[in-house]
Amino acid sequence: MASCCWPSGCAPATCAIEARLYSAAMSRLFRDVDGGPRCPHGSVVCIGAFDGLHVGHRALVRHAVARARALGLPAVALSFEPLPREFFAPGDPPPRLLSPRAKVEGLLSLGIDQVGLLRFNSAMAALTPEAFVIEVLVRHLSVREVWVGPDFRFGKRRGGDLALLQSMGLALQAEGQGFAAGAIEPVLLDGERVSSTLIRAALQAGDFKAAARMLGRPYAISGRVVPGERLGRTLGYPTANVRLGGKVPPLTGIHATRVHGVAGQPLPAVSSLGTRPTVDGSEPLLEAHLFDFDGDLYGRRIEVEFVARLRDEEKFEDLPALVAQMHRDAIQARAILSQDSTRAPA
Ligand SMILES: Cc1cc2nc3c(=O)[nH]c(=O)nc-3n(C[C@H](O)[C@H](O)[C@H](O)COP(=O)(O)O)c2cc1C
Ligand SMILES: Nc1ncnc2c1ncn2[C@@H]1O[C@H](COP(=O)(O)OP(=O)(O)O)[C@@H](O)[C@H]1O
Repeated sequence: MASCCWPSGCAPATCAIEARLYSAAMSRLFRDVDGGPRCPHGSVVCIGAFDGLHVGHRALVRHAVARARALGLPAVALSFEPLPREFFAPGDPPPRLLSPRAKVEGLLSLGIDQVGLLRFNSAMAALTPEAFVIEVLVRHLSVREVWVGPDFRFGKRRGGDLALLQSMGLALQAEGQGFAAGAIEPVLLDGERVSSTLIRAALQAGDFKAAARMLGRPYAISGRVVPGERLGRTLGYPTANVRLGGKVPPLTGIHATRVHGVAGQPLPAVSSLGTRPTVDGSEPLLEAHLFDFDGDLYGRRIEVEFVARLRDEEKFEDLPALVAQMHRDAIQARAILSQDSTRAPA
């Protein structure tokens, strides 16, 4: 139910992220709070970085969606792009689990009606918690309920918390702008609180089963296939290349993978995620060589699901040494994938 929200808030191609997201998210994405109220008749809002959209994030989002349905109001998810941690450490950005596009698509698939991917810039960083509540939650979204995760902090120097949301919601009742605020319980797995940090550690360790349990789905990277050096085909290993859009991946190395989006069923592949030191590469790139496949993938959106880690990326002395190792990787990946046919439910 997105009916009460202004559909004109997101024009295509006003920035790179909108342009990429527009076809998927249409008018259900907004990047700032200019231009009048988006939800003049009220909304239920959840807020978070949502990197990974793991089972804890999903519990929060599903709760907000259920509350919105019960109240007959649109469900709005608020997040930031870049993430605050990326804004504050531009030279050393933390690894990302999800691209902005995957985050928006994931939120919409959970039933969210409107996604606010607010630009985190110096103005946003300087906004006091009180101003954030008034400008974003009250004026723009006419919030009736706001839901956050455990230990949620927001606003300048992370000065705002659940208690502040609750007291402001109460104080604003006199002006007819009151709202309720609550936090969900932390989601635990094996007694540990699920977090993006734990998931990154599992991925770096090659523990894809643990990562999938925490994510609620297998770890995957999706993107459009772009042309590369056209060297792969001459080596006998053509690879579908996916760029990471400047985001730092949470893992590198050579992996057994399954590629979705090419055929009706996922196709087995061996994939490399790294900078390709042997051919003097520098930009991190995901490359998937699909087994027993011959076709043109340029321009296609694929999703590469990680199944097992094979090894670190290496700098080889020459191309024959690299190809010999790719051959061993391919044999190992085929063997692993032929034994592992599971894909956890999304
Ligand atoms: C299974 C596999 C393993 C790879 N391992 C390495 C590696 O250890 N070091 C490296 O520099 N590049 C590695 N690569 C990347 C290759 O250098 C790259 O695929 C090749 O240069 C072709 O690039 P192109 O797709 O731009 O034509 C690997 C690629 C694959 C598919
Ligand atoms: N088995 C395969 N796995 C991956 N890509 C393949 C395969 N067969 C053909 N292709 C096509 O070849 C392209 C990769 O060839 P490659 O020589 O590595 O060029 P590039 O450097 O442009 O990636 C892919 O983008 C896809 O269109």
